[in-house]
Amino acid sequence: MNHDDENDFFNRLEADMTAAPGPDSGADVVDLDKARSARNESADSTAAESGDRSADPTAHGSGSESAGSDPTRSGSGSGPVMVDGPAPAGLGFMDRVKGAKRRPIVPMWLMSTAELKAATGWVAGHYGHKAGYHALRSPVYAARLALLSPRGAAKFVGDTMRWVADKEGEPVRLSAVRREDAAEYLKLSRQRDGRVRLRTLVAVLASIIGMGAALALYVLAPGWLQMVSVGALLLALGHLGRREDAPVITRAVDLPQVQRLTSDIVARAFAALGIAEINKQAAKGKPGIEFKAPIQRDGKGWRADLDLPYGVTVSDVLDRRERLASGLRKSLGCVWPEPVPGEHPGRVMLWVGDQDMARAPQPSWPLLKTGTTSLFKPVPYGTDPRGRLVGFDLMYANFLTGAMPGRGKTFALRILLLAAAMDPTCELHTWEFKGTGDFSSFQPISHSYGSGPGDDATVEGCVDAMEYVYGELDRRARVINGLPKDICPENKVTPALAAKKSLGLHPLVMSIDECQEVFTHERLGKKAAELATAIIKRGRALGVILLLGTQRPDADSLPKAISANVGIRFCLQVMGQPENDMVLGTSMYKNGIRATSFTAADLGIGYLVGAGPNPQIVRSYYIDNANAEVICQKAKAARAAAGTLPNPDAPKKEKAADTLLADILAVIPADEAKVWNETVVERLAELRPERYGDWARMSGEEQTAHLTAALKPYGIAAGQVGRRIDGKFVNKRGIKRDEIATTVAERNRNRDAS
Ligand SMILES: Nc1ncnc2c1ncn2[C@@H]1O[C@H](COP(=O)(O)OP(=O)(O)OP(=O)(O)O)[C@@H](O)[C@H]1O
Repeated sequence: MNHDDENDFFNRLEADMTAAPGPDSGADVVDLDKARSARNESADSTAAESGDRSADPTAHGSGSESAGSDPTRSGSGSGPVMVDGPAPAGLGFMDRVKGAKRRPIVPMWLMSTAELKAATGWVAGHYGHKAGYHALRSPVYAARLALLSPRGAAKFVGDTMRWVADKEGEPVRLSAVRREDAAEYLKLSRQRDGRVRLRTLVAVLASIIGMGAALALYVLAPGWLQMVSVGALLLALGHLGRREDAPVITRAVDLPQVQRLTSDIVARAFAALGIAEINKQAAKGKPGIEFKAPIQRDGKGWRADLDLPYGVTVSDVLDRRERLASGLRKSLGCVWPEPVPGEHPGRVMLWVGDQDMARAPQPSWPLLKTGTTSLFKPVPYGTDPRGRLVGFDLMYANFLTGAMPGRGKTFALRILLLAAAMDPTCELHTWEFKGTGDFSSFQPISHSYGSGPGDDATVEGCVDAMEYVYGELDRRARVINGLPKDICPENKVTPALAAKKSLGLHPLVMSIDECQEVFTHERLGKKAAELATAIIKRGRALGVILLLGTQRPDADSLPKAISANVGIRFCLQVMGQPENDMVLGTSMYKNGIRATSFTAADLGIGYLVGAGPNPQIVRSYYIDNANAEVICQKAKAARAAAGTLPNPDAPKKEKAADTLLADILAVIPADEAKVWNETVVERLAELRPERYGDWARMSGEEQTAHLTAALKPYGIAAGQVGRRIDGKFVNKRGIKRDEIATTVAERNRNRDAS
């Protein structure tokens, strides 16, 4: 019970007692004064005890003060129910030490060699530029100073005469005259006479020395020294004669004006958000927000960590980012409020950049310098609002980018494709369904390539390529399965395995821009979705990477199985919560990760999820078509040298999945309506041991699951098939021959039609 409650209780008790019947009523007479003083004396100890009592259930209701309407009491009248737990003892010292968040000893920018190098480069470049700028203009500066030297000489003579005549004391002497203070005036005049005598002597001596030195120089000094001396004198006089409003030296660089972010400015901006809770606090004269750390410089901006009032969340602020920017008097692209991972939803990290993120200069893509790379190394992808490099491992991952049209999806995909191109071992499959040839630079180095506005032929080509990639999954799985454990302990592609050309486990990247055109294709959409899902699910460990881009991230255009399984997601500006969550993942919008808060000016800027422990705002590196062309030419040369350049005349690779249905039909006689999966696999292995032999070595259950997965892209599902074995009825998963036959017939019909 707090102090106010207690007072209230005693007031009510007093009122009750006044109204209470006399001693005969049987009630105890309470001496209120005594009660009050006892209460005051024991206030502290009671508080402590109440905590203890509430912790001990047996102590509830034992007090005599059980009556009343305090909401913390039970209605039974048996005593107070303490709803506040015992005074928290808090974490022990060791717990606090263990849970303490350590701030880095060495600042982040010093720990990153790349950032340190970049910072040093910028500083060196800055001063180098200044030196060059002024060196080139130094003759102009000298001429200006020479022109100003007569003015300087006149100023020098005038200043010297004023000094000799003690002009600085004149106002005081005049003041004594005005006050008609004869004594003061006489004292000041005497002091002035003495000063003038001394200063005249100094001036005469200095002129004699000066003229002597000048004469000596004129007579004795070599010509160059005379020149230097006259030059120095002219420059010095010119400097003295310079005008305040016309500087001799012009500015070499215009440094951006950095407005300091203060707590007042931040508080003012939050108060202007129109959030009722903050306004309520402000009306009480309290700050609506609570700063959790000093506001400090962080990269090229300011960082403020703060708590919002109870019940207000970061999402409320994100919804009002524009108002916040207005309150801070900054452009929208400078203001980035973010939730703090691991903290409560009311903790905001507000980062206010000096410059608009979309307009701030971005360092060039680091891979431009290296020329080639390995996909097993992290790919530099972009920069965060603070200008720090953001990269991620593309290997063992898949990538999805989505946005409204024209926000930078193609550029976002291109960066990754370029990184893949720079790895000469990487096999590329490049497909684009805008039909504008955005990825045409990649055609010469791609094993399959297509560009078209969602037309049947291009979609079919893409699905064929997907089937080939799907077949690759099987082949690669077989290769990995057959490797000894000491060579492949993790059952996945490693750099060492990828380097063994004979195994064919090199990285394989398939990119599909505007993939909605494929997934919504009337005839092939379903199959494409099944294939993409399988590639995403199984490809990771097998060195197969799928990159998808879409401008229509909705349930029809982007099947749930795909959006739910992609590892790395990049969402540029989208219109609403469904698109946001479709690209970034369920509940992201609710958790304050909102790509809806970007504007049309935020080109290339989006939320990147899955690349690090927390979602982050990233601006992808900007590589236009012309630069991509240059990089692809180099990649082509590197591939030619490594012998990995795709041969356009080579016969089309066999689509491993293509013959599966025909093979199944071949091993199931027409009179056998239903067959168990494991039986089919055994027969397939007999038919084509080179292709299905590995399947046969699996356990019965694995065989069943494997065939089920292999048939899924064709829309064929396995069901329960019953058999009587030794008089007992056994149920196992199997397939219907009719279903296979119908699918094959339909496929052949479609092929003939197109
Ligand atoms: N990282 C970036 N930095 C600066 N500008 C960028 C960046 N990425 C893209 N842009 C600009 O955004 C514009 C649109 O980019 P892009 O063509 O990639 O959009 P898109 O989302 O693929 O469009 P569409 O949906 O029409 O295909 C480009 O003209 C480019 O100048």
